[in-house]
Amino acid sequence: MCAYYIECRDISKKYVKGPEALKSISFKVPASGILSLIGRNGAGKTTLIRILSTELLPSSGYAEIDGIDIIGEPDEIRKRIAIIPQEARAISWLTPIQTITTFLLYRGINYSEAKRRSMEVLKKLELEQIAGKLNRTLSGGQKRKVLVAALIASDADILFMDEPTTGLDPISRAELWDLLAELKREKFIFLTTHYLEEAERLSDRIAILDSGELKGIGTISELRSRLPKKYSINLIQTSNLDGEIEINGTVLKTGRRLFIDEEEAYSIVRDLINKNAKFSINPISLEDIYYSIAKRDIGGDAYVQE
Ligand SMILES: Nc1ncnc2c1ncn2[C@@H]1O[C@H](COP(=O)(O)OP(=O)(O)OP(=O)(O)O)[C@@H](O)[C@H]1O
Repeated sequence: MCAYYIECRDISKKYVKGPEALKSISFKVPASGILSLIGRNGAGKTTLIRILSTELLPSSGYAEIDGIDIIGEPDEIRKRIAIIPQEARAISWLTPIQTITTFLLYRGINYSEAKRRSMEVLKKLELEQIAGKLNRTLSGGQKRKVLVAALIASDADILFMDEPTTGLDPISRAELWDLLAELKREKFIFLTTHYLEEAERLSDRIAILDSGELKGIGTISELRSRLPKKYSINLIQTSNLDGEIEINGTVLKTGRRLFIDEEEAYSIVRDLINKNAKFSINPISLEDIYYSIAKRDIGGDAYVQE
């Protein structure tokens, strides 16, 4: 069964010897599919995930999932959730099958059922050949998959994953994406990531945190609809050495994206072709949305034409 809504009302967190990591976070969205939390280092992502998974108390505010008060009834929600913290590592001297079985035993599942489920999930994920190897002999990607396998095998229907794909090579990451895409059909997954492409590809909804503030939350199209310009133009090459072109009073530089609307696109494209420039034009991506909503030109390669 999937949770219905996840809701936060004015969740704030001030660490005793630290900053105000979350500032009055409020949202209510369906708890289904994948909700990805994105934001810079220190934005407050881990703090929010720790609060929602009952590991940390907020300084103030209220949160619930599927009508269960997370702060007031932590034991109730704990039966429904499982988490892979950012620093989670598979215990080096256990094997994958022992790792998953132990995790299930901790969740109150009896030994024979835990063993059966562990073998079933390893088979499903085509990890049978590593089932009996020591975790310390596995690759980073295999170790991460073992942790995800434990969540899959659990009875939890609300999964929290803090940066599940960090440090994985592109192929392992893509394999994990496939796993998560399958998993989200049955469970609600709340994850944090620094990979905007990952968030865009996998997520049903995305939340953008910046310096402890929630800057936006919704589907990609809902976030996109908040921006006045729907396309981005990327100047790849110009025929002049400066690497910039002036079009209708706006200077376009190579390697930087300019946000434009449909009307502007026609005249800009015509002028760029006339000036022998190479360029690409695309609907605005999550990266563009992120830079615009957070109002920061962090990477220095995107800017909004106001
Ligand atoms: N236990 C703690 N005590 C004091 N300050 C903390 C503690 N944990 C986090 N902070 C601070 O709270 C802020 C938010 O940290 P948090 O780990 O939630 O950010 P994050 O978005 O998950 O960052 P990252 O992307 O680097 O993992 C940071 O300024 C951090 O230094």
